[in-house]
Amino acid sequence: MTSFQNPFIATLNGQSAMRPPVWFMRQAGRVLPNYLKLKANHTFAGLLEDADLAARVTLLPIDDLGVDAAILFSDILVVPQALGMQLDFTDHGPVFGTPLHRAANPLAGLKADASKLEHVYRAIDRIVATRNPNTPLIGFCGAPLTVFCFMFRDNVRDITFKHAIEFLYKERHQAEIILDALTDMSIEYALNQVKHGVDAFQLFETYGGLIPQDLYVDLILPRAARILQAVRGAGVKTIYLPKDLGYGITAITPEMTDFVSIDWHMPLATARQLVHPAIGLQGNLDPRLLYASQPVIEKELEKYLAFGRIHHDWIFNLGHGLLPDIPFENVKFVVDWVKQASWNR
Ligand SMILES: O=C(O)CCc1c2[nH]c(c1CC(=O)O)Cc1[nH]c(c(CC(=O)O)c1CCC(=O)O)Cc1[nH]c(c(CC(=O)O)c1CCC(=O)O)Cc1[nH]c(c(CCC(=O)O)c1CC(=O)O)C2
Repeated sequence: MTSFQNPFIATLNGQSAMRPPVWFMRQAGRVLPNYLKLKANHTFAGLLEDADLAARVTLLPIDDLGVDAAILFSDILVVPQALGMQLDFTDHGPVFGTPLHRAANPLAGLKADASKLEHVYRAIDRIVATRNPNTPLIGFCGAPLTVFCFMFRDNVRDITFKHAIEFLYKERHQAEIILDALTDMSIEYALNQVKHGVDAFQLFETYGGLIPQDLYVDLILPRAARILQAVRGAGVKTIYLPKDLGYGITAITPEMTDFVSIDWHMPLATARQLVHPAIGLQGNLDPRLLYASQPVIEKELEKYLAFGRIHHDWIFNLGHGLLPDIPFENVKFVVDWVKQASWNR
């Protein structure tokens, strides 16, 4: 494994760095002028499937923003593709050919084909071969509830995921079989990412707030933990993003993950009181603050100084991903601020 002189890796490993590390979800796509130029000539699927291009896009934020880590340029929906579902990334969002509630037999339609993920591994090989050696690479996949929800979606504007949640309540046994298939494929996928050289791994449960917390904790958390534990067992640190899980974050144990990523609803200091002390935190700036002027942004950033001075097991990030129309200059401003602020450690 590569040895890094990097605050992201130091912090993940429980060593004190002089400042918090900084990276952003959705840092490669969406706001970078150099990405938008590439996007003018390529489709999203075209970028993902070409290992050279995927590697270039993954590494763009290192040069253009100066962040401390790169995250693989891919998507959480490649796992349903590897379970045999046909998927198009359209201009309006990802669309499945036959969402599961419309399949005559949802279970029979799922046939694992792990070769559909080979392009991701080729991209990782290319990133590892071309990066500056001090650039850690974060691998990722979607967590079981979020990916399950997308597999049932037939309208890109439906953020209630009606069909998936209905199926979960009406067909609990079948839903569990699908969740298990997803979990197994995610473990295989995550372990292959590790084999090809990712240095950290984030599990995205973007829609963790769609169901009651106790149902999440009973039905989903053990499956998310299986994925995270497989990665940790292979020697790679994990970050778990259980977005909108609220007080449910108290159910996460140090056996499940190394870090938890906090959304913007709860102050970071409150999250610190709720999450087990042996688990590090990531987050939690509201991405929409980045629409404001830089003096307004700076005032909010200053509120993190007291927290960051004391808590060295904290990765600076947003509460969720960058949005497409956030000004690039403001994103760069945040990175520069985190790197130059007086953390007094
Ligand atoms: O249709 C939808 O409801 C949702 C979102 C959507 C997904 N893939 C998608 C889209 C369309 C879009 O982003 O415009 C399709 C998708 N995935 C991605 C992009 C690139 C971009 O945002 O400009 C795009 C847009 C493609 C295009 O240009 O048309 C890339 C992607 N997805 C993801 C990641 C990992 C990360 O976030 O850092 C990354 C790579 C990192 C990066 O761009 O810097 C993960 C992902 N994809 C997805 C989700 C679920 C939830 C969500 O974003 O609301 C999540 C998890 C999450 O971000 O919390 C699903």
